[in-house]
Amino acid sequence: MTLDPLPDPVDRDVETTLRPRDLAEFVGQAKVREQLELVLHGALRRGSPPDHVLLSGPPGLGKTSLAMIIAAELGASLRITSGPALERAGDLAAMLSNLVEGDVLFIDEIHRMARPAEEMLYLAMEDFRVDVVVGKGPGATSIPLDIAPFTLVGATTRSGALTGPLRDRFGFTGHMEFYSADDLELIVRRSAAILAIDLRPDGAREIAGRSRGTPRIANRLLRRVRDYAEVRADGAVTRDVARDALAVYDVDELGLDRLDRAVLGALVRSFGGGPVGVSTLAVAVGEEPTTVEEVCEPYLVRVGMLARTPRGRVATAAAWLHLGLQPPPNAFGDPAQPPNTFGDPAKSPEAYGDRG
Ligand SMILES: Nc1ncnc2c1ncn2[C@@H]1O[C@H](COP(=O)(O)OP(=O)(O)OP(=O)(O)O)[C@@H](O)[C@H]1O
Ligand SMILES: [Mg+2]
Repeated sequence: MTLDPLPDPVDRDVETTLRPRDLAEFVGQAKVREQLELVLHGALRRGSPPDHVLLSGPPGLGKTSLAMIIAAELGASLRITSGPALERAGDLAAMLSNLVEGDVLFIDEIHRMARPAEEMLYLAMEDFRVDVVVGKGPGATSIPLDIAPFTLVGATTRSGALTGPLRDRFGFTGHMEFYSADDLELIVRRSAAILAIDLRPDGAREIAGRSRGTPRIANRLLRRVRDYAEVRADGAVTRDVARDALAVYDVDELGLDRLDRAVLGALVRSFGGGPVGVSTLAVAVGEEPTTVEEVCEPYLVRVGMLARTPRGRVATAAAWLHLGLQPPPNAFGDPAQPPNTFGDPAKSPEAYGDRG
């Protein structure tokens, strides 16, 4: 799927070449960058590993890139694992006991870690210690083992799914936001330079505007547009070439794809605009609830098309209009107001409540 913020195998290869390598190369996220800079430089001055860092935000916004940058800025080695890979506490114990002082341990999708591993992690994060259980049944004993002081970097697309005790053990949480079109423009220009693509300024602008605030999508659209430019045009990515190419891939002016429009369409046509529960909505479009919730909704909320209310999901007047339909008089949101694209988050429909 062109607009899926989750990586595909080709993305993984290209992403290695396109990843920013230090904080200075990392575009946007000014807030998180400033906060992290303080955390890292403070620790460097004191000569001790920094507090554990949690990075939270939708897929494709640069959490993995930031984790790598953290290790690079500290001059430390990075060990990478993920929540689903830590099924047994023993897997984590092996990982932890191999750490060298100052290492950065990156756990992606940390909210998907199994419970026993999570409990082991509490102790490791707090006291740099693990309890290794030897033997089985009544004869089992637990042997405390010291581990080297390290820094944990956790990444999650659902910080709400983290248990309180785990969340509390992070000294700093960076909340990643969707990127502005200006930032995405810088990102695709940088990528085009690396990939030797003839990207014109108006072409960069067009791609940035349709990348749903997500660098991974911006880089992917750039590659699709390049194909089109090479096959059907003279290779230069201009605004017109970008528009024609993205029309082929069903990416609309707001960056909504087939699934986004299916979600809005079901909400409006089958449920009269809502409110409706997320699982009902997911069934209506034939998708997993988590896909709808973590992939579609954050951006639909961001552009003011969908609101999460305590009673369920609601289509805003802007959503009706975007589908070319007349919003009913009682539609959520004021149709006179333009959709809240990259404005004040406090005024976005998100403020009306979270998961419902
Ligand atoms: N701030 C940025 N500046 C430049 N490029 C970026 C930035 N953030 C992300 N990218 C690009 O987007 C790609 C995806 O980023 P990354 O893999 O770090 O996202 P992620 O948040 O870890 O996603 P996921 O949740 O799916 O693991 C990177 O390879 C990089 O090319
Ligand atoms: Mg990642």
